[in-house]
This record gives sequence, C-alpha cells and structure tokens, in this order.
Amino acid sequence: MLPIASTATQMGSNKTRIFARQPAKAPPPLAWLSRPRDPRATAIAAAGQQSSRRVSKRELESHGSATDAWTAIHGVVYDITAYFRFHPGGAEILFIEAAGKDSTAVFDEMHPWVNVAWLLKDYRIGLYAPESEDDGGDDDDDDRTMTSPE
Ligand code: HEM
Repeated sequence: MLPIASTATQMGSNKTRIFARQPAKAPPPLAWLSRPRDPRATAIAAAGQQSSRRVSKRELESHGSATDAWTAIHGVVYDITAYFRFHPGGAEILFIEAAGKDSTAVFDEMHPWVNVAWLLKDYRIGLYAPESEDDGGDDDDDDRTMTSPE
C-alpha cells in the first residue's frame, strides 16, 4: 500500500509541476494554431500556394537537418522545421522519421486522421516527384534531357 501511495504522490507532484510550467514535451496541439506570425511561413506560403514546383528526391534529402527540414506526405512536400517543437508526438520522432524523407507510411501508421494539408498549409513547398531528378539525376530517374522532344 505504502509504495503505491508514495508513487501516486510522486506522480501527482510531477503532474503539478508539468502543468504549472511549460509542458515537458510538446505544447498542446492547439498551440500550433495560435503560434506567432512566422516570416518563414509567410514567404513559403507566398511562393508555394499554387505551387506545382516539383521536388526531387535529392532536393528533399538535402533538407534533412533540425534547422532546415522538409518531408513528403502523400505526394506533397512540407517544411516541418517550425513544427518540430509543436508536434504532439514529440520533436525527436518527427525529426528521425520525417526530416529529408518521404514519411507517408509512418504518418499513416501513426495518425491517418491528422489533416496535414491544413495544419501545414503555410509550409507547403510543392509536389514530391522522386523520379524526376532535375539536377543530374540518380539511377532511377526518367532520363529526360534538354534535347529530347516533349
Ligand atoms: C509533418 C507531419 C505531421 C503532423 C502535422 C503531425 C501531427 C500530429 C498530431 C496533430 C498529433 C496528435 C494526434 C492526436 O492526438 O490525435 C500527432 C501525434 C503523434 N505523431 Fe505526428 N504528425 C506528423 C508526422 C509524424 C511522423 C512522421 C511521425 C512518425 C512516427 C509521427 C508520430 C506521432 C506520434 C508517435 C504521435 C503520438 C500519438 C499518440 O500520442 O497516440 N507524426 N502528430
């Protein structure tokens, strides 16, 4: 009895501490919606709103750091740098599973109900076109060249 009671007390005090200060992990989900205005988002939104800009696999992979991270979900590329610290599942898992990659499979596995297109609408970069390397290409690209007839 005693150990349980003291564990409960401990848990209670931890909880109080967590609620009294900043959340230990991520802020509550709705905090994202009332975040301060972000110049980066404004710039991305202005450039990307109607964007049919195609992002190659190589370009996606080049945005894989904590300070500059893109991910592809359902064929759309988003800048997730600002979202890391707001992600309800934690920043670290988002970084590891998504930065610089196509994260559609893990995203759908974790939370297919999350409306990423809406949550990250100001961070939409363009369309993911892994097969169309426009910058020299890797082995599995479509091999189009400047001289080929379109
Ligand atoms: C960039 C796109 C993503 C967005 C906008 C997003 C958003 C969210 C949201 C809104 C929740 C809370 C869901 C709920 O409570 O119903 C959540 C939870 C979570 N997310 Fe993500 N997420 C993203 C990507 C990912 C990825 C790539 C992973 C990789 C594993 C992931 C793992 C998780 C986990 C583990 C949770 C906690 C689930 C739980 O507590 O039951 N998320 N995410």
